[in-house]
Amino acid sequence: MSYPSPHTTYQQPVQQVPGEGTVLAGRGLVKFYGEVVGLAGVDVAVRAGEALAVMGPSGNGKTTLLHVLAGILSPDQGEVWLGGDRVDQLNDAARTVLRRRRLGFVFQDNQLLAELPADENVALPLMVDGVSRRDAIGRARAVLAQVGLANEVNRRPGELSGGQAQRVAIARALVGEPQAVFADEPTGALDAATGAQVIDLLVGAATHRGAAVVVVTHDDAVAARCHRVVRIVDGRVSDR
Ligand SMILES: Nc1ncnc2c1ncn2[C@@H]1O[C@H](COP(=O)(O)OP(=O)(O)OP(=O)(O)O)[C@@H](O)[C@H]1O
Repeated sequence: MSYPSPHTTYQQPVQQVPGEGTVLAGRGLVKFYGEVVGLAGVDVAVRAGEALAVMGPSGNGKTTLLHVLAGILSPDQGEVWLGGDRVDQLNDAARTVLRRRRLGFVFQDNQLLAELPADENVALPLMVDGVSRRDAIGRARAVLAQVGLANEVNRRPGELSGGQAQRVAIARALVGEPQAVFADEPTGALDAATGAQVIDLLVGAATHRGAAVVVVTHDDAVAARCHRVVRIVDGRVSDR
């Protein structure tokens, strides 16, 4: 396949707020790592309450797309919209605040803090954002109950099963009422049955709240539990 060069200029779309119902959108996204192509011009839009699975061969740009949409990486070209806001035009500090206040993240290896009980792990992002400890713990316990962990709020990650720990991570991603939730291989460390439960919970709980969900996965069974699938091949959306 022929890769574009980092110096190729792509046609810039007219700046326009995405259509009604679209919470998260990327337009004309291009990202290079030096001379290596990460994304070669991707358009994607996710509606409120919609879960999008991102699939495709290894090393073809899935994680790069997730990181660009989530404001972790800046695109070299193109636009990222969250609600009516251009994420890619924010400076680093503003993007950090946006990620904390308006986005949620679930990773393959839950990334919980081992020394904290489940409720404090979930409450932490709220407390970092200035919510009082009492309120944050109350909200955390309410979300933990919604993911079926009402009886496990005092357990540390080491005292939880892999599926339970991932449910704590989902609660942590949802506690701030994010507009979009990003998950990179969220079931990669789980057996098939537990993975199916976890993805159903993630998609159900997030979309019930009206969040857009983006799930990077290699697993057809996981993708089948999302509303829509996009394949990324050679840094582009593919219909292959
Ligand atoms: N930090 C980086 N520095 C240099 N190259 C990178 C970096 N991150 C990704 N790449 C390259 O960009 C391309 C896309 O990588 P990306 O991680 O987005 O793929 P992926 O589809 O998520 O892969 P996988 O399924 O293996 O996780 C690959 O060629 C990869 O080697």
